Amino acid sequence: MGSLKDWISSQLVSMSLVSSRPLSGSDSFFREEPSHEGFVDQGAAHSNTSLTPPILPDTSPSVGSDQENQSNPSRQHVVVENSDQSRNGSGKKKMDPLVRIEDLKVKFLRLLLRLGLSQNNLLVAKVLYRIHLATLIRAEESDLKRVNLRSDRARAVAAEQEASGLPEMDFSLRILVLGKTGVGKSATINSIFDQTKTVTNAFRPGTDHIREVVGTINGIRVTIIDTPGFLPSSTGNFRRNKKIMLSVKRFIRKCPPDIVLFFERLDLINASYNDSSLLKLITEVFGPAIWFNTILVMTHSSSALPEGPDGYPVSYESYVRKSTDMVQHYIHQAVSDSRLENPVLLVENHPQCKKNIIGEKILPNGQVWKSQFLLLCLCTKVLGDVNTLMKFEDSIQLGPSSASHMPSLPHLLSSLLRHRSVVSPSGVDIEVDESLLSDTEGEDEYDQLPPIRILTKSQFERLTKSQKKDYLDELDYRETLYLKKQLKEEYRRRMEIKLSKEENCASNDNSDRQQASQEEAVLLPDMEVPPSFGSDCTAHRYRCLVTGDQWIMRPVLDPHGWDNDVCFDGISLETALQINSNIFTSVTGQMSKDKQDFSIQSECAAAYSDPSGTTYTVGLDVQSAGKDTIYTFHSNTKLRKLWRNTADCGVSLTSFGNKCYIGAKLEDTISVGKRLKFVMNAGQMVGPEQVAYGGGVEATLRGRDYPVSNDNVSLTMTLLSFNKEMVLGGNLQSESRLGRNLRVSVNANLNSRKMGKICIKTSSTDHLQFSMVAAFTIFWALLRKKDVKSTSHE
Ligand SMILES: Nc1nc2c(ncn2[C@@H]2O[C@H](COP(=O)(O)OP(=O)(O)OP(=O)(O)O)[C@@H](O)[C@H]2O)c(=O)[nH]1
Ligand SMILES: [Mg+2]
Repeated sequence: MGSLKDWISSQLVSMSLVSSRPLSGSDSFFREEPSHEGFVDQGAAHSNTSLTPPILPDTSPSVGSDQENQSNPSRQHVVVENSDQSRNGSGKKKMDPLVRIEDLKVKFLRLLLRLGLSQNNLLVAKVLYRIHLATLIRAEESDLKRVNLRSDRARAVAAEQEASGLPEMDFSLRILVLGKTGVGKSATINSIFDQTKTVTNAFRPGTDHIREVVGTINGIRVTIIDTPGFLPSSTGNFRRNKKIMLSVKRFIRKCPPDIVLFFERLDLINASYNDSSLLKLITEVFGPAIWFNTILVMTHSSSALPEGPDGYPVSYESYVRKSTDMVQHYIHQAVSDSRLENPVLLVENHPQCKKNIIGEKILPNGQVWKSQFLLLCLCTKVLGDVNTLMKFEDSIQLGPSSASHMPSLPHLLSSLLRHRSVVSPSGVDIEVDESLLSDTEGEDEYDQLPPIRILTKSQFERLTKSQKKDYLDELDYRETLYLKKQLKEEYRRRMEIKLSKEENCASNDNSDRQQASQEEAVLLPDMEVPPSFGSDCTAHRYRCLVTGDQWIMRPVLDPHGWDNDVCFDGISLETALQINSNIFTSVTGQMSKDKQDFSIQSECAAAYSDPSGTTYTVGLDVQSAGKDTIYTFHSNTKLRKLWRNTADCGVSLTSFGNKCYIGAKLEDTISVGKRLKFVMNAGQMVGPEQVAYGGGVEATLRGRDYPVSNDNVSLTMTLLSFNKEMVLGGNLQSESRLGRNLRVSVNANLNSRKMGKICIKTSSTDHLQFSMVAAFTIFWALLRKKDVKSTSHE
């Protein structure tokens, strides 16, 4: 059962520091075994965990113009040399983990300085952020201030220590290479050391036994374990490949590597690429955890690019992305988990490879791949060390999620309280109708307006500034009145139809009008098109029209879906049906299906409104959650006691797995005038042996032009109690038009746990306003930078 804390965190989506990618894994690959002699293990426990740096969607594998790259999950055995320990020799002394993390961070920054790698790299920032995050998760409340202050000091300390060369740093890397024969494992090892350390062969398998290649790069001792290549996966080679893997596994048992490099040839990845069986065998032999600290290495990265559908070579970035995505996809299949994201290293070993002025090999995108290699290895290892220190063991395991998910009671309760089922025959919000009905003042205001002359563009240009403003204000005013009038007319028309139907003497005229209105074809908004959009592909070009029929069916775009070319893996469906004058039903749903997964989300509801104004609703919601399905049956009764007061009571029954959750709520809505509305509710959700209570009050003030414009401010207070914990929350939401071309919406919330978020959205069609927003953002960023600086000085 999810706790209240989880629920609160989930409410603050944008603050989801804890919602990063998998943090660790545990399996048989890396055991707690003595480290290699090359490492100085000063008493820190070896571990089998990993810490995955935050992988932001904007970072594509190695295709950035600079060396910014995505980072990776990593898992290493740990070398935690700590300066104090190495000096006083008390290697076994247990230190405060926060101090040790601090030392590790300083060491990481020192290594970057030593290797001449930029500290302002995105990847570095991500690693530092991850370290900070991990520290925050583990830090006690009293340590938080300390942690925040320290994070700014690390750079200065690193620079100081590196300048003086003290304390001495002992850092080494142990790397295992794996891949098919001929992909360039040995050639890459030679390129890394800049000398021929191992044999390569262009025509037959070059490496016939496992061997360690040791060397030094910029003062760092690097040991690479070269292995014989696997044979192309076919049943005939299965036994041989397994034999190689088992011998590698035996070899690394005593001294496990920090990093695994898995090789593929970039130029050989095409639509027919499929190495699933080999990847599955690797996973089976070494355990899924091997992938946690694996870097994908793509050799032959300067090969000629293939032609695209237009006859021109595809862009380097998209080619690399597509190829690496494909390999990653098969790794996901092998581990049955799509959360894993391995970093990618592009390599070119050809002697004629392009070089920069200082003789470093560069890729077509200008990247110096060797320094990228060092950076990736460094980050992978450091994150693994942090992971061990912070004891993130067993936090997450790769593989299909076997643990059954439990819905959280607070979550179920808050969604029950929020759920307001208004089923109306026309799909129009009943409240809008009411508000229109009550608005009789400005009845024919629009018709009484004096005529206005619409100016041409050149006439408008000739007006003075104040005249222009007056003219546009007048147009706005007229537009609002016109829209109000239209809404009212539409409402009246619907009422007429309803009345005539009720009297059961619908005239031909009326039914004709209704028929006509139903058959009017409406153009639906354009669909999102796949990134691989091609004008020749008919599936990418069609538009949707809704005609008289009641069903709206549309394909759903999933750019990350199984079918990269078509991208439509799902279908959405909507329908609303009026069975008789009092009963309405509606069904909306979305389904997607690919080779492995099937997911569905649907809501069906039926409403009966009796002539006294009371509405009874029943509904069934079906939603996929992983491999399970959640069924929620809900029923609602909306009593219309008085004109301005609506009472609502609802019950819900949720079934998930083999558990049932029963909820009930009471709600009362009071409207004061046309613009002010109060909603109060209270509810309870009962699960197996647990109960959650909650309730809230919401006040909404609408703008003068409601429902034509949607200006409003609403203030909500909620109280939730679960497991003897109580959370009070407040939410402010407002949407308004500031000036003619600028809309601003603000959403801010805060709860008694001092967690909250503020979100401001603006939209404008004016260039001036755009530049104002940009200027404001830059000003804000500068202000924040100043704040950070002053904090660090303190
Ligand atoms: N053009 C080009 N050729 C490469 C590249 N990497 C490797 N080669 C060539 O590919 C051939 C095979 O490379 P090896 O390093 O022996 O391959 P391997 O993966 O070690 O093969 P095994 O030892 O059999 O597992 C050699 O002739 C290399 O020169 C590369 O990035 N670009
Ligand atoms: Mg080799």
